[in-house]
Amino acid sequence: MQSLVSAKFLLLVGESFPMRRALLNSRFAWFHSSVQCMSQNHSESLTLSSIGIKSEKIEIEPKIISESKKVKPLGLNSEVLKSNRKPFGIGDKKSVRVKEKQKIDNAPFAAKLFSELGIPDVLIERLGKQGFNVPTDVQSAAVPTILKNHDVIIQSYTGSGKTLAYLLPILSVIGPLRGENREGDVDGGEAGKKLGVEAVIVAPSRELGMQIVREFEKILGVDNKKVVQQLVGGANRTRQEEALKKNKPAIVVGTPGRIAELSASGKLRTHGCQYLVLDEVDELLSFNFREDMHRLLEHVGRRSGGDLKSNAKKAERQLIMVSATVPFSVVRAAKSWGSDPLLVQAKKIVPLETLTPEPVNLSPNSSANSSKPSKAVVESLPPALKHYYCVVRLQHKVDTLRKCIHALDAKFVIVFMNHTKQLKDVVFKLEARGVKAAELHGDLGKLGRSTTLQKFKNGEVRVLVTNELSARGLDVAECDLVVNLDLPTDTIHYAHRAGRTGRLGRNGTVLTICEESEVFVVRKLQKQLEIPIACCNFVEGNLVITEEETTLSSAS
Ligand SMILES: Nc1ncnc2c1ncn2[C@@H]1O[C@H](COP(=O)(O)OP(=O)(O)OP(=O)(O)O)[C@@H](O)[C@H]1O
Repeated sequence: MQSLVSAKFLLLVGESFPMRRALLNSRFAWFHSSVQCMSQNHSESLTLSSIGIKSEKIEIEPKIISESKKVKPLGLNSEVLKSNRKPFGIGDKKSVRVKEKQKIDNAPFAAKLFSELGIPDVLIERLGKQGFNVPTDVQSAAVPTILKNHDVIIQSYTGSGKTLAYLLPILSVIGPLRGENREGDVDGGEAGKKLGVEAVIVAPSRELGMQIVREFEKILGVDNKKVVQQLVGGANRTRQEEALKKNKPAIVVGTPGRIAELSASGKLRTHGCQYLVLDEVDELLSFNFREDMHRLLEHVGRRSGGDLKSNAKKAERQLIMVSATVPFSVVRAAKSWGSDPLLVQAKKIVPLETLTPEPVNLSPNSSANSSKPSKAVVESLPPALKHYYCVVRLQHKVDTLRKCIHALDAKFVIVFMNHTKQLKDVVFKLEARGVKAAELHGDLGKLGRSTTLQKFKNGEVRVLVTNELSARGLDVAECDLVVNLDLPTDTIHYAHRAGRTGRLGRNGTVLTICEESEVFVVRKLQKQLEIPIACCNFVEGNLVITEEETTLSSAS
């Protein structure tokens, strides 16, 4: 089933631009209808008091993402609600999340150390061993909020550490490293006691699923490897079923198709699950995954025999949605499937009711509203990135790519293309010019994909030529150059592709190589993303800026 999903995904990636646009426009169709249906039954509106926020004390940004860089963060003295975590033990029928008010001072936002975030000491030790000594801004905001049982959307730019932002609060509560003697521990605080699957983490690709598993394993250590299990498509399903039975993992991480398949067959029991995490949520809610996601949202953490739409039912699991790009469809989904969720960003926490729908116009090729910046993607890009474009004839694109690699002396390069068939040709041309390159796409199969990725990560391959498959979540810290050899379809795709470089505050360069007829698309991307993209050329081994984009208003 997962291969079917992947095939559908690749079909989308491999289609012509008009076809892709049509498909992308229908991405949220299923979810919209579902959300509308749910909202009719949930007319109770989200108010500040209903989520425990005193309205007179809070300063709330009225929008998801500010229109300019002059963002005023939410007041640090604001109150967000606190919940005393109650036990969620399997079979504990009274386990409903309780939310109480708590005054939060500057701590969640000004935390300088992991010890200020309320996670167990053992986790802090493990983080230290990995060289993680200081939490990122989004971790400082998200960890305490999730520990207080809120359903959340975590939005922060690519490479800002969103994975640990949900992993740490989960491991603080479940698994062998969880805090001992937590109030109401069903097993009397005996850390490590197995309770069945307690957290389901869903990611849109096998690579991302495997990467999340590795992030868990880094913190859990080799002794506790069996606490987390990978359930990705393309891998042997029978072996996964056997491992589930034998190891009884507390956490499963996988792709929607495989998790839904195992859940439907009864091999994976998720009704008593405490956490449902949707990583790259805007991609997961797309048309391609709609059936599998519907099953997961209906079943994970929802015990049978009750009104699925009641708030009490919703409250049985904690829903955590994550992405660098949060279109309003995700906000709508969170309101529908979550219980009074909050939008958590690096420096502010916003109740979803304060967010208003924005005109959806993510395609730079569209003429309607084309000058309006897309709030879904502004602030999704790491601030240290440098963006350039270079205008060449089609037949000179690969040569320009090679010149760029040499001019910047780039060591880890990811090249994005739209059509799988053409990847091989580019690899061939680069290799012929002495640049070690490899292709990565869904047709390769699981083993081929992980081998290629491994070679890229350990430096055997300098240039990874790939398609949209690698745009989401792929974390290769050293990646110093991203090249769009074909234009991305829209600002969201540009943001996720670009975000493969400049990870966690590092420097990074994004180059879009286009033809003259495509320059207007680059200019619209620049305007919508509110970033300068300078026109450049490569002369005698140097990158030369030929037209500096000083003001964004000059772009048309
Ligand atoms: N506090 C920290 N200190 C040092 N490194 C960290 C810290 N938090 C995360 N990292 C590392 O930073 C890298 C990027 O993290 P991660 O992949 O979670 O980012 P992300 O925000 O999810 O990115 P994307 O939106 O592209 O998926 C990872 O290699 C991770 O191990």
